[in-house]
Amino acid sequence: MAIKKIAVLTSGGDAPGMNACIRAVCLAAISVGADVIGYKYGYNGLLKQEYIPLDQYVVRNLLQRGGTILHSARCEKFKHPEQIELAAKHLEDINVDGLVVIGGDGSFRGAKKLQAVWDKPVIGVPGTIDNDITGTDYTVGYHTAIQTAVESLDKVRDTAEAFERIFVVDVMGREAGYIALNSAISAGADHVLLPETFTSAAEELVKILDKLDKRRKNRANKSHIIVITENLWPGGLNVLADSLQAESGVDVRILTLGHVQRGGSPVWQDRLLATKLGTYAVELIQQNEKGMMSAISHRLPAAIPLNDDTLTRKELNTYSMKIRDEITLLG
Ligand SMILES: Nc1ncnc2c1ncn2[C@@H]1O[C@H](COP(=O)(O)OP(=O)(O)O)[C@@H](O)[C@H]1O
Ligand SMILES: O=P(O)(O)OC[C@H]1O[C@](O)(COP(=O)(O)O)[C@@H](O)[C@@H]1O
Repeated sequence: MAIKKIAVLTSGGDAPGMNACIRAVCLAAISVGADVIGYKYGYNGLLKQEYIPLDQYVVRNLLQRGGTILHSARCEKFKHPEQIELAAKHLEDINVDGLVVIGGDGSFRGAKKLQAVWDKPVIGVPGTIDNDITGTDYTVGYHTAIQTAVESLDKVRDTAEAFERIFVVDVMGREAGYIALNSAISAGADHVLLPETFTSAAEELVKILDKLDKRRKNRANKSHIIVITENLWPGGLNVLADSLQAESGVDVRILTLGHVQRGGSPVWQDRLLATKLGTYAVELIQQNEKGMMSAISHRLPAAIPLNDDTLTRKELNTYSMKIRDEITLLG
């Protein structure tokens, strides 16, 4: 299909590599003779018809830049059907032939609804540090977030060992344990608490103390690093730290990594992924594919329908789970 104009936006939690993806969409569109515009502030820009033209000069040097030049935002209004109709009208008014939505599962829910009322392609590109989208091996931003978490855990290890302290390190992920699980394995943490397997504070505390006890008996250094997904411990991490300190008699410190995990220059894996998925999104628009995610599956680009299967949270990698249990016991 001959396409003349493509629009792109970034929505939901920003992720390193979103800029690289905007660049890829722009350059791929230009290469097939299309103009490109970028809506600002996620779906807000679409509702307010607020956009900027994109060309090869605007996207120059974006590959390595963190954040998103289009800004990201949440947009509650977009959940209302009449606002989604308005968005479709705005796209029609300026003759857009296809829209690329770079975002997470929430943004994809919006994209799916927009597709239902607009007859040109809406394509999602998975951009979230959480890596929680079914149908794609990875999401743009995830590798960089893991890298940041791992570097921080390595540093925490140094000070934890110096004082032989327990550290509880809180990482992002909303309700998904990908960042926690794989950063914990990659940094050789001693324990990891995940939303997918969490039972109750009482049971988890017993498991932590049990492992801590074994570790402190068997290891030369008595430090202990616990990685936990944000918002998981009932009552907050101070509650966990107080219980741990009271039960073990060991000094406990808490570190919340927070939004640093969303920033920084994307690592090469995210740059490459963003470039592939952005380019493939434009191909899908050319093929008049509608309501699809431009995904990566077994290292190849794949068109995955934005349906109820895709919009459920991706299960954790079973092999990572297996080695978490085996390796963190050995340590
Ligand atoms: N059910 C929905 N219907 C329409 N739009 C939605 C829906 N869920 C989310 N969105 C849109 O996507 C935006 C981003 O969603 P959110 O869940 O916050 O982030 P993410 O896309 O990173 O998961 C929301 O602010 C809203 O504009
Ligand atoms: O920046 P906010 O609004 O505090 O959101 C924090 C959330 O965004 C994330 O960083 C990314 O999540 P999404 O990509 O689903 O928006 C989560 O890990 C975290 O829970």
